[in-house]
Amino acid sequence: MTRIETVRLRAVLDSRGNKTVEADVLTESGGFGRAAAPSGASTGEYEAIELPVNEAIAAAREHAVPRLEGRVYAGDQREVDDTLRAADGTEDFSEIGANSAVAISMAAAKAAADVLGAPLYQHLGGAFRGGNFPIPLGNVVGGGEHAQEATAIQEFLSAPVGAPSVKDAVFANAQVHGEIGSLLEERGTPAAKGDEGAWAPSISDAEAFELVEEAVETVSDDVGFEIKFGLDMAAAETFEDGEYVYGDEVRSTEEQIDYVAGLVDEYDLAYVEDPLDEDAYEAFAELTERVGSQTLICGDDLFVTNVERLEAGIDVDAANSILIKPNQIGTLSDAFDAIELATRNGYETVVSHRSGETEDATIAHLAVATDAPFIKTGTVGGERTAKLNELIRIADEAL
Ligand SMILES: O=C(O)[C@@H](CO)OP(=O)(O)O
Ligand SMILES: [Mg+2]
Repeated sequence: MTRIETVRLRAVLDSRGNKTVEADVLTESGGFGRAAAPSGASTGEYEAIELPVNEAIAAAREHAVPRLEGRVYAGDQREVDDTLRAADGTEDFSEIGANSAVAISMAAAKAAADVLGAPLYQHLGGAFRGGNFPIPLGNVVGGGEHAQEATAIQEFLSAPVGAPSVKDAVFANAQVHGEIGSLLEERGTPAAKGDEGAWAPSISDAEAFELVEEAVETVSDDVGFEIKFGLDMAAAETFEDGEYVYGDEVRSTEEQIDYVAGLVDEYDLAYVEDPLDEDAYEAFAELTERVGSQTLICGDDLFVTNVERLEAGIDVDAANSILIKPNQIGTLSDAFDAIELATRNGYETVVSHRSGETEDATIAHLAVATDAPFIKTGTVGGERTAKLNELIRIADEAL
């Protein structure tokens, strides 16, 4: 029923104005799925390879499309993804590009859901998926690789941990974003927005902590539930010759661990992503040992949604959560494997967008399908609200 008839690939724009791969998958029974690859700026060294878009499309047309059309069933996601891997023939999708692979993988899932007449989250999660909805972590102030002349820390994330519903959480994050805009205006601090729609003021990290703390407290008092905040420190981007360089601050590994542990205590942080370099398993483990009972220590560039890297982390208790980005590894099946391994080992999963995004809302469905406790997908901007509004719709429909 879901045999793939046609796979079409094209270049479309992402939110940074760069070209990205979009895939359409049509089945013989008339099912249709469309998906587009996102793109990172602070990419991890161990991520699957994103090829230049025209190259990725040409290579996928040559190697992958003929193996899929008329031969593979969109409803058999493993078969679709195994076929993509076989067509590519490398570990890191450097032949057809992880951008082509992930777009086809996600489009096939949507085409299968279409044939079944089920929403994507239900097709992916099945009848026995949990009934929970993820708490959205919303980027409200940021810099690093996502904005120039802004904070050294890449993302300050609003975390509405006490929200009674997805909708309340999504609206609270937008309110925190708005509150920060007002506070910046009062201070006379001009602020552009970074790639993910977060404010990108030219202030120090210390000032940003005060600003975000004030905003989450104000909004929390207003909405009547607890809102904490967290960070993506994207430390691999700042790690040079064994030291962490954040603006004027330079720290050794031990100093960075002390600094982060101090921030967790001082601001009661709900979440800290990539506080250390992408190869620093032992240092991660030391930090997790110190503050892992108070907060989530999450590996993004550390794990790159890769089961082997996650296994290495589990072995040394490097963290207690993992970021899940399907394009980091190339297929939905690989992302599911990472989620399953993480969950079995008590790691919290955080399904995530990339800084370069499209209107594609697959990650909202993936988070619900896998019962992920968190989703990181920005706060404002059309490519971010595409996911947030989809979450609201899913919650509406599923209840
Ligand atoms: O580091 C991150 O977690 C992501 C998304 O916020 O950024 P990028 O897509 O640039 O890697
Ligand atoms: Mg990150």
